[in-house]
Amino acid sequence: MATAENEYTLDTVRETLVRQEDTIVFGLIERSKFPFNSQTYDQNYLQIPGFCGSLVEFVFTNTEIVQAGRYKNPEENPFFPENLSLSLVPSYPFTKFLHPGAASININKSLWKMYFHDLLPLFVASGDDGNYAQTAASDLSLLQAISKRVHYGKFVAEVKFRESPQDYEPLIRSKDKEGLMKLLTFKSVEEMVKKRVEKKATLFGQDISLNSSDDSKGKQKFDPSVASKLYEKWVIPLTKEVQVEYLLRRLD
Ligand SMILES: C=C(O[C@@H]1C=C(C(=O)O)C=C[C@H]1O)C(=O)O
Repeated sequence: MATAENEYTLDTVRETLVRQEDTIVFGLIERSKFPFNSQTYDQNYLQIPGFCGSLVEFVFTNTEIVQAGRYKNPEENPFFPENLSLSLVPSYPFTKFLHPGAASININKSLWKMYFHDLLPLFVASGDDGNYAQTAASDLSLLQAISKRVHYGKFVAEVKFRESPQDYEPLIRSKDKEGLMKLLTFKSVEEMVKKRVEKKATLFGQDISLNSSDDSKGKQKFDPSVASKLYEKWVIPLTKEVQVEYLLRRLD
């Protein structure tokens, strides 16, 4: 969706982040339908001539090639940029809101590690049901949603910078990461985000019956505290890391 430059404000970027919470919570619910399914991540499972890697890497790499056009949008960041030929994709006049330095920020390699090593074991049952391609597809959509949210920190940072350049500029010039982190942090907003995410996970993960008094008794599709833990331990700190990285390049 193209957004006119003046439509990015702290309120509108925060609204976008709120909407992205829905996608992430549904992504957790969808992935939790499948057990861990370790074959999906096993380097020796796939026997495809010319491809070396796991099924999940195969699904990510090929989906990104098919969907190369989405990476023309500055809101999107590929996991395997080395395989993309963006020059083959026709261009679209996306609003140029960000400083060009934004293009060099991509922390998907750390997100990848966090997701497969730390997050998945937290909320997925152990076991194997053979649905490896579906498992890889749900990993793809959830991890893409997390990546989009975290990299949206670039937009948050740009809005904050434009609102008070006089506060940010000296810290940027002295490369004061700690000072920048402090200035861009709003603890009360973070607390609200964590609580809202857990509430969404509780509500969206509930079994719904037509008799409304039964709703709260239904079993949960997954543990809602996983959603707030994901935000507290990774999503919020990494969004802030992206903001700092962006600001450090802002005056180049
Ligand atoms: C995204 C923002 O920046 C920081 C990061 C937040 C987050 O990732 O949810 C929330 C508040 C801020 O500390 C913001 O101010 O909205």
